[in-house]
Amino acid sequence: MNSIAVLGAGKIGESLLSGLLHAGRNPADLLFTERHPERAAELTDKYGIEHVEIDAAVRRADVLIVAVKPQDIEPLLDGVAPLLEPSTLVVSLCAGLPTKLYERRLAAGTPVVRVMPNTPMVVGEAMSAISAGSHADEKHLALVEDLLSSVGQVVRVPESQQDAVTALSGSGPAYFFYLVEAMIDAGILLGIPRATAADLIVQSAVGAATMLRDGSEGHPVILREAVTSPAGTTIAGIRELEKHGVRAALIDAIEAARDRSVELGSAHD
Ligand SMILES: NC(=O)C1=CN([C@@H]2O[C@H](COP(=O)(O)OP(=O)(O)OC[C@H]3O[C@@H](n4cnc5c(N)ncnc54)[C@H](O)[C@@H]3O)[C@@H](O)[C@H]2O)C=CC1
Ligand SMILES: O=C(O)[C@@H]1CCC=N1
Repeated sequence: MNSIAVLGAGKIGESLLSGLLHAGRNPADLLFTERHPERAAELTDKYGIEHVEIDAAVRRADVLIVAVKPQDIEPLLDGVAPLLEPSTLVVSLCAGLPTKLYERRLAAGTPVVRVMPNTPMVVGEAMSAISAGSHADEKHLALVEDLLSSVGQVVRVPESQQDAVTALSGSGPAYFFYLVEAMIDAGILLGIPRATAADLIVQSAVGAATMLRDGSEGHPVILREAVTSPAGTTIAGIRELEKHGVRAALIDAIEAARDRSVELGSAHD
């Protein structure tokens, strides 16, 4: 079993550690680094995973998973680069950062896999997209797939698509949460108590998502048409969505997120 160190235990780092434990991985095979000591103590108490300094993580782990903000990558690589053996696999979860950034900074030949996960990892429902850097081969991709499939679904994509993937599935959960928030507010406007409105909308979201994924007819247009009766309630609502340009707003939002991912990567050129 590979020993894995998560570098930076914030929201995504913790989601991954908790997902791996939930999937049955031995806490003794996991390590993490975290620059805030109170946060490190909290996670060790909660999960029984050892907190280490960066040099111990690099020395002891076969797989290093980078989960710091893209803006914090340079000081992290300053700590990793002098100690890293080129046999160690480096897995980056960072939005925007290309594998070539790591390859430039780390020992020649270091395998790097770029991943875009998302927060549903915490309930075993992540969508992760993975891409190989120039020294990562099939065995490295298979190892990362095995690791991430314990916390959700995994697809392989060319690295050239990772900024778009980041905008779609990396940020995607936030857009669904935003829609749910707005729909609950609509319930409040219509006089439904907040808790009841939340139950109605959240279960509708779960049901709709399950139909999209598991139903015999998963195409969104067909599913939406089945809800939309002639001269009924749904079409009255859809007309308002079209009038307010909600479809165009979503397309623009996702394009802006893609552009920001590109910008985060090019800050390190
Ligand atoms: N939050 C999300 O939904 C997603 C985030 N990501 C990516 O995951 C990465 C982490 O994001 P979050 O977990 O949201 O951020 P976060 O801010 O919650 O976590 C980052 C953690 O790294 C720690 N840290 C920073 N520099 C460090 C260093 N040199 N050594 C040790 N610890 C250090 C921070 O103290 C913090 O706890 C980002 O690169 C982001 O692009 C990817 C997909 C989804
Ligand atoms: O907002 C962000 O930058 C990160 C990357 C994808 C989701 N959250």
